Amino acid sequence: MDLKSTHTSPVLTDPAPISKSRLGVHSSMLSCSPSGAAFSSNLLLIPRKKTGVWFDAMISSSPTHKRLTKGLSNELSTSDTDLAYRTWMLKYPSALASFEQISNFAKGKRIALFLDYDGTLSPIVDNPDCAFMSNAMRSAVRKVAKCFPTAIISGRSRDKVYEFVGLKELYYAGSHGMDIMGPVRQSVSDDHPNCIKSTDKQGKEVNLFQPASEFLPMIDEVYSSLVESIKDIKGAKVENNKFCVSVHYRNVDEQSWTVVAQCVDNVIKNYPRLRLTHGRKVLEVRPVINWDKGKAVTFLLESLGLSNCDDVLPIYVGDDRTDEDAFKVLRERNCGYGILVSSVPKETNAFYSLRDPSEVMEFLNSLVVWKKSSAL
Ligand SMILES: O=P(O)(O)OC[C@H]1O[C@H](O[C@H]2O[C@H](CO)[C@@H](O)[C@H](O)[C@H]2O)[C@H](O)[C@@H](O)[C@@H]1O
Repeated sequence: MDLKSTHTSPVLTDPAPISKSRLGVHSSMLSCSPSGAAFSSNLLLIPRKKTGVWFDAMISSSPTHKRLTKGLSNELSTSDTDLAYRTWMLKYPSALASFEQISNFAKGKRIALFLDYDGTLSPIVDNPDCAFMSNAMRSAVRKVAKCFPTAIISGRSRDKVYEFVGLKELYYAGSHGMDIMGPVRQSVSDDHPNCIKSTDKQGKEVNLFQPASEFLPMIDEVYSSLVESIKDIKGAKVENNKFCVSVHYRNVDEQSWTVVAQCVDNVIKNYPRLRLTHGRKVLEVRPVINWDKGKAVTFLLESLGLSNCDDVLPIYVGDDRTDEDAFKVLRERNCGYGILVSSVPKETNAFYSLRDPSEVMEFLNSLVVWKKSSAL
C-alpha cells in the first residue's frame, strides 16, 4: 500500500468561492478552478454534482417511478425476479456458497475484516434511531473480532455506531471513515498530520484520525439550518453524523420528495465546500474532501500493520453506495474481497454477495468455525 502517495491532507476544494477563514484551512491548501476536475500540487479539484443528478436518483429509486417505467403489462413476476437474482449471482456468487473458495484463498494469510453497519449488521428500518443489532449478530461480531482484526466503518457518527454495537473488541470509523479510532502506529501519524494520540473509552492509547475536523462548525451550522428547513415536511428527519449530515426521506410521502430535495438544495447552495451524496432513502451532506470508506480501509490496514497483500486478506462487507469505494480499493489493489449485501441485482465492485444481514451473520459464524478448525 502506498500511503505516502495519498499526501498529507485529504482536503479538497470546490471550484466555487471558498470562505477560507471560516474553515481555518491554510490558504496554501486551497485552490479554485473554473473548469471542473483538475490536479494541483497537493489537492484535487472536483465540481459539485448538479442538483438534478441526485434529485433524479431519488426519483428513479421511487416505487411509483419503478411501477410506471415497468409498465402495467410488464410487471415482473416472482419467478422473473428470482431468475434475475440468480443470473446476477453468476457474476457475484454468494459468499456462503463460495465459502470454501474464500477460505482456501485465506490459508496462510491473516484476514482483516471490515463491516458496514446499517443494512449489513442491522436490517434497514423506518426509524434510524431504532436500527438495533440483534444479540445473535452482536455475539457473531464479538466472536469473529476475537479471531481477526475487525473494524466497523459506518456513515453514522462513531459514537452512535459504538452505542449500537457496544463491543470493545473492534475498531470504529464513523462519518463514512472521516472519524477513525485505530491503534497507535508512528508511521501512520507521521504521514497524516491530522492524526492525533488520544485514549479510548477503556483508557487505552489510540490514534484518532479526523481529516475533516475543520468542517465541524460548518456541519453543525448546516445541521441546524436543515432541521429548520425541513421541519414542516411530515416524516423528514435530519441526523447529525458529526462530519456529515443525513437527511432521511424514507417516511416522507413520495409526493413531497421534491420538497425535501429543494430544502436541502436551498441550504447547501450556500456551502460550496459541501457536497451531496445519495444513499438508501437518504441524502447525505459531506465535506468535499478526498476521503471515503475506501481510504479508511487503506488507513486502517496500515495502522494495523496489515498492508502487505502477500499475507493479508482484507474482506469488506457492505450494502450501500458508499461501500463501493471500499470494494473498489480492494479490487484495484487486487487484494481481498468486497461482499455486497443485497437482495436485488445491483452493479457493484464487490466480488461476492450476501442476501441480507442474516446471511452476513452466517458468514461471520462460518469464518469463526473455519478459523477454529484450521487452528487444530
Ligand atoms: O454506512 P452505514 O452504516 O450503512 O450508514 C449509512 C446510513 O445508515 C442509516 O440510514 C439507513 O438506515 C436507516 C435505519 O435502517 C434507515 O432508516 C435509512 O433509510 C437508511 O438510509 C443512518 O441513519 C444514516 O445516517 C447513515 O448515513
